[in-house]
Amino acid sequence: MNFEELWNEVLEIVKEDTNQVSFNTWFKPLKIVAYKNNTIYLETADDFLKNTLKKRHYNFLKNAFTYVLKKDTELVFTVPGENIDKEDSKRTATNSTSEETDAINVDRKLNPKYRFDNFIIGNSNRFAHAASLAVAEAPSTAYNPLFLYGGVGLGKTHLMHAIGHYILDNNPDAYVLYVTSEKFTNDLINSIKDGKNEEFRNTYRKADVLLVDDIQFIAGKESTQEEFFHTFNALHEANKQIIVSSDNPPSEIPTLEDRLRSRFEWGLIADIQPPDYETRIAILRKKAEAENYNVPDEVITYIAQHIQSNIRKLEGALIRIYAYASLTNKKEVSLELAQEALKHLISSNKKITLVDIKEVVANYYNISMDDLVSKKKTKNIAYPRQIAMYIARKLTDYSLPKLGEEFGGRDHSTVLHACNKVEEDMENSQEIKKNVDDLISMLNN
Ligand SMILES: Nc1ncnc2c1ncn2[C@@H]1O[C@H](COP(=O)(O)OP(=O)(O)OP(=O)(O)O)[C@@H](O)[C@H]1O
Repeated sequence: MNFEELWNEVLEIVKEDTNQVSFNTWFKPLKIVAYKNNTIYLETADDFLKNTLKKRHYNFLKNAFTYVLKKDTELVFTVPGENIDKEDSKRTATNSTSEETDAINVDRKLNPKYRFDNFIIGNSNRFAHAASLAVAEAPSTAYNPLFLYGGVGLGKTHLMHAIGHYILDNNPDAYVLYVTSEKFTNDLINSIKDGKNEEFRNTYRKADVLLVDDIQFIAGKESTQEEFFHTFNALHEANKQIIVSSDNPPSEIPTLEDRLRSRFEWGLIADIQPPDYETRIAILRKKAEAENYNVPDEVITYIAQHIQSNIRKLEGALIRIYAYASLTNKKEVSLELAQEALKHLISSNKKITLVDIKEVVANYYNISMDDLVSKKKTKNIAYPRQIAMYIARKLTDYSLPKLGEEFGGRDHSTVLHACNKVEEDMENSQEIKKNVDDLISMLNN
């Protein structure tokens, strides 16, 4: 979905809840100019419109975006010519002292919402939290590297950013560099392409604290591992702190080079497990408080009972309920409303396996299970495969790489592409939406 399509979808929702005059005055002339770090930048003509939108329509528009994008989305209103980085630039972004650093255009921003003080501690993450705090209090002294691992959406990124904030709060001059391993890889590729290898090295090797998220994605990529290995050595020798996260411990990341594996094992390895019931309740309450939602206990309990192994989904459920209430003009959030808003997310307690999904999808499209997980690219096989990947992403907690592996040894980006495509198709075609809904309800019954 491009910006224009996204905006048109949001406008459709806005239209239903506004009169013609305000629609034409406030909303119709807006334009999406950027979308990054979960924030939509909407350009308006002048400061007056910008301030009024901010004061009077922020929540309404935010809810509409959140509903369409199916995730919590922030909004920033801008006027033409405004530097959109200004609003959300943090110290991390202004820390750069070298021009070379900027040439690589590293996204060093930390999410302001991910801090220690809003991280809920439970048995599942107590150790990882304590290890992270120890590193934040005494970088390069406590444990180096710190290796955090755990399943999808369990708080690894949150802890990494919390470490970054904590270090910066104590030492605003520290050069804290947070990147995903994909960003690291892309920077490396671009630097090779543009002959800027030296700049790449300057950028990464000048960090006082380097945080690399989802390191598992560099496994199997030879030159990236090579470069990361040298970056790691340079930083470690200079007594700089390195923190990495992954979905698995170093010993279980397939195709990770041994020399990297052993380096990751030099420091401290801390895992995060899925939260228990009490922790899920506490996280939901904290999130509700942060968003100013007044959530009845029975709704909190309902979500915590049904969504168990992914905190992102837990939070997403709460947000979805409120977006749904706002869009349907309901003032009170009741259990019935929550059930209605989450019916596609929670249909039953049944644990759905990948084999179930493959079987149901293959039967539905009248193809064999072997074909479904094969490398064949003909449309009658490739499309059901994309649908199966989408459903598996929705209904199970498998990571993207694991799903790629399960569907014919594909890359995680292929799975992500499939999920986005099916989601888009469902929005544009009633028929596809019905097919997918049918499949999901077959799996739930
Ligand atoms: N203990 C916690 N307390 C409060 N919020 C949490 C906690 N753990 C996770 N979250 C929230 O859950 C969401 C997902 O967490 P995060 O992005 O850190 O997960 P992740 O483990 O990095 O996932 P992925 O493997 O997909 O990268 C975030 O909004 C985060 O703030």
